[in-house]
Amino acid sequence: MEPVMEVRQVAKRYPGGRGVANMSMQVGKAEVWGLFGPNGAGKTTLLKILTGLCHADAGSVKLFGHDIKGDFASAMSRASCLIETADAYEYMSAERNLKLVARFYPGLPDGRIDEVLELVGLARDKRRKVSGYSLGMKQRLAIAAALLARPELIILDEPTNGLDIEGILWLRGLISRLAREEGTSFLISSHGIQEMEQVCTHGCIIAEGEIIRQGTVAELTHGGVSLEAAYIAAVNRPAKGERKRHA
Ligand SMILES: Nc1ncnc2c1ncn2[C@@H]1O[C@H](COP(=O)(O)OP(=O)(O)OP(=O)(O)O)[C@@H](O)[C@H]1O
Repeated sequence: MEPVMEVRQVAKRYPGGRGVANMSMQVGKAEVWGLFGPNGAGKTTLLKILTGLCHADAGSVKLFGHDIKGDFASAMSRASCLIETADAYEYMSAERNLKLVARFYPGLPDGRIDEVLELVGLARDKRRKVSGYSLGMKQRLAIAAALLARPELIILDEPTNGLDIEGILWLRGLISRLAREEGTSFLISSHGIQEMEQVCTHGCIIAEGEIIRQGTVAELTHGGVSLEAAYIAAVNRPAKGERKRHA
């Protein structure tokens, strides 16, 4: 089966020398990938490259077999993303915000907006102005927008930001259910490795702009260690320069 997402040897260097290099990974149908790494590791940069928000200097990204550079519209047609901001028009209601988003997806069935508002727990507040929403409610609205067109791949950058414990449990349940019942694939960057451990099928650990470990959660936690312990062991390996000297 063709991978949902195929990343080959992606590299990006910002002025100043930071960025990402040698990044390769594949996401399959219904897989839930967690992207973990310390601050500044390169997670957001990778997610931006994958969604065309930033151009790679080298390498290739294919979504559903379509190259993100050569055929952006086809590549993104079955994907959605929530990266860095949970922006909505504050002076409009959640419902009106989603109606605006829906204009990008002709043919959405009637009732889909109400369905996603129900799914994210905002049905009762749908006519309230977003300016009166809490951070968690705004995050739920952003997730609703990402779900609207029933994407087969959903890319989320720090989706638990602003969510309380109940919200995190809800989000985990939603991700698991969409993966299991609708075959949706996810790529989710998170600092909360414990929060995501239960929901991820795969993990990718990034440090200093490189993927240092990746695989199924079973592979990463081999030997009975938690995903968090596997992460700490991976990121605390000797620094790049040290590794070279020891090699
Ligand atoms: N536009 C930019 N110009 C220059 N350097 C940048 C730019 N964007 C990011 N960087 C640098 O690239 C590196 C990777 O940043 P990135 O935002 O991808 O990390 P991250 O893993 O998402 O971090 P965090 O967990 O803190 O959000 C960092 O050192 C950052 O300072």
